Amino acid sequence: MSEAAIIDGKAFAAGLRERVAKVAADFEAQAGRKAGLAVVLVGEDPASQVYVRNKNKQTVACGMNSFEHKLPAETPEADLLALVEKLNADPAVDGILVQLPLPAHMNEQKVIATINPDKDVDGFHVVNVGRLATGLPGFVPCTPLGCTMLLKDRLGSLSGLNAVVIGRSNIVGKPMAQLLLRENCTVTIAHSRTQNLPEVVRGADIVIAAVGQPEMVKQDWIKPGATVIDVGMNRLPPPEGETKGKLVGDVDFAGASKVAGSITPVPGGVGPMTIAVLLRNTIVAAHRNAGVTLDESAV
Ligand SMILES: Nc1nc2c(c(=O)[nH]1)N[C@@H](CN(C=O)c1ccc(C(=O)N[C@@H](CCC(=O)O)C(=O)O)cc1)CN2
Repeated sequence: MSEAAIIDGKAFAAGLRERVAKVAADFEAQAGRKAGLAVVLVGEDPASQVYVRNKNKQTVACGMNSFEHKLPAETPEADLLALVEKLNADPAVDGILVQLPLPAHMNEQKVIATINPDKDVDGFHVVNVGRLATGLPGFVPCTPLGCTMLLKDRLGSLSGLNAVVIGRSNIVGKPMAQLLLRENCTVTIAHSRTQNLPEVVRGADIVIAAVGQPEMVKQDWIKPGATVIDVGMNRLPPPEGETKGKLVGDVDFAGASKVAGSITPVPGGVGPMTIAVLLRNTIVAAHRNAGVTLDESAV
């Protein structure tokens, strides 16, 4: 049996950023200003600090303005809400992203609900959730939209394929299922109470693993030739004498690669798509906010 083809998310993301940069330059010429993304970080979570730094660097590299707001972990929720309101009213800001997770004393839903849905480039606001569910134009969460782009690039049409999404989070599992439905897949959402999960997954032409359990999906769960998208990012405990553990996904990559037709690695698969799609959503938001025409399907 031949090994699965590797879906190179890092390379695809680089191509998407190039397309965004071209569209951002055209936008600046037409609108007479740069598109702008505001990113808010509350606290000092080390992983979040890295993601926010990368968002800032990649936004600027694409020719857009990046407005970074860093607040101490103990900031009162009301202050964060006031900042979001200020960004809602700022015409230089096309997209607003509040980095998650927030400190425990803050209500994430309340914060997201304060963002203007037309600047909600994360696609987390209930208005955008509703738009996705009803087929209206809005913003779609970056990670699942990135997975869909990788799938369509690999498979072309997804119509009629059986897709199993393992995980039902608001950020990945549920929007992922909606996007696959939009592509005319037959979609199953599996979760911790699903019975006979291996058997359910064995029926899938497309497997999306977004469950947060290191290497849970095993070789014998995969239908031969299936396309496997691993959204998991789990840091294993460091080996003795070392400080950093290995980063693994939710799929046993070595095993699944022996059976799957194609598979995303971790790192270098879905992860890099998250920020590239954020930049894509931001340039789309800028066009909509400024009333400048854009063929959104081309970016
Ligand atoms: N407001 C948001 N918060 C969070 C989101 C989000 O989409 N919006 N997603 C994640 C974190 N995230 C971006 O914010 C993110 C995660 C992972 C990657 C990535 O490129 N991962 C690399 C590996 C990185 C490593 O070595 O640690 C990969 O998979 O190759 C980018 C962005 C939670 N919060």
